[in-house]
Amino acid sequence: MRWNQNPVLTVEHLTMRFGGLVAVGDLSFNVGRGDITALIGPNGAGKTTVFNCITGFYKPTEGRLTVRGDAGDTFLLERMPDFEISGTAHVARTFQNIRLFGGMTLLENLMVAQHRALMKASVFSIAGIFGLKGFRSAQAEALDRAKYWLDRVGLLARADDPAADLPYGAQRRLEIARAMCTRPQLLCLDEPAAGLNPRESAELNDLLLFIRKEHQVSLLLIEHDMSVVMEISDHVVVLDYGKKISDGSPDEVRNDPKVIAAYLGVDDDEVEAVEQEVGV
Ligand SMILES: Nc1ncnc2c1ncn2[C@@H]1O[C@H](COP(=O)(O)OP(=O)(O)OP(=O)(O)O)[C@@H](O)[C@H]1O
Repeated sequence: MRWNQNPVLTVEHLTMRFGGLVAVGDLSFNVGRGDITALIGPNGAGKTTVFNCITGFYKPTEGRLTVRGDAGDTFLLERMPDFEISGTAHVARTFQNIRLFGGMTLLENLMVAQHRALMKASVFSIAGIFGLKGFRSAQAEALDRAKYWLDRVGLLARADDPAADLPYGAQRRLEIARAMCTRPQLLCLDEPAAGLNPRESAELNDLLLFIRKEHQVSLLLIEHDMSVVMEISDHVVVLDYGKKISDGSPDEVRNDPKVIAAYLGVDDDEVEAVEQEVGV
């Protein structure tokens, strides 16, 4: 499969235990470079836990998470603190429950996201902030990037409004813009279509396809909305009870009896009968 040839992320034997509970057990999969990969599964299957391990919120109990850059540079995520995962390995994320700075303006939210790059340009010093040409040009660049992404997500006219004033769908787009301001090579989106109406959901699909095509960013998304998953994903990985039960193209996964069984909550050998019953 294409995603096994030059993956941007390789997950190998990932296990995450919480006391006696195995939230993710011996999970392996690849995220293809330039692909949109969806991680799906019933509630409690372990999807968010996988994200939390990739982005450094949790340290995995076992396993290896390798990100490979275009130039062949390699990062072992399980050994990195979370700020390096975003700043050095260039992995960004959004959250299931939106986490913006509600009291800050849209523009401020996007500038804060670039704080680390700006501090680097200041050589981490007051003198740098006030005196260095490098800092001033980095600041101008950060501002341009913030404006570009506000425009891309259709929110430039509201740049000076507090983020909390935005309707829900717009807050979700702002979160994506904020993540893009960190210039990720891999963008992880936790249920980006949750709570969106059909029009907003279609706009989201266009935005994600644009990000992939124009910015060469690979995307990994957790999504319950199957219309989003089937329409824009190149590759789907299915979890159930922390284990991988299917891995393939959207069509392969859609027709996999194990997946249908997991979603309908029946045993594999009962799938045919249930399918006939519900008319799938
Ligand atoms: N910090 C934690 N401490 C203890 N148990 C946890 C923790 N985080 C997750 N779990 C458990 O791990 C399992 C997987 O949870 P997770 O949130 O990863 O599933 P999910 O597939 O993202 O579910 P959903 O679709 O409902 O968001 C669940 O049984 C959950 O209760």
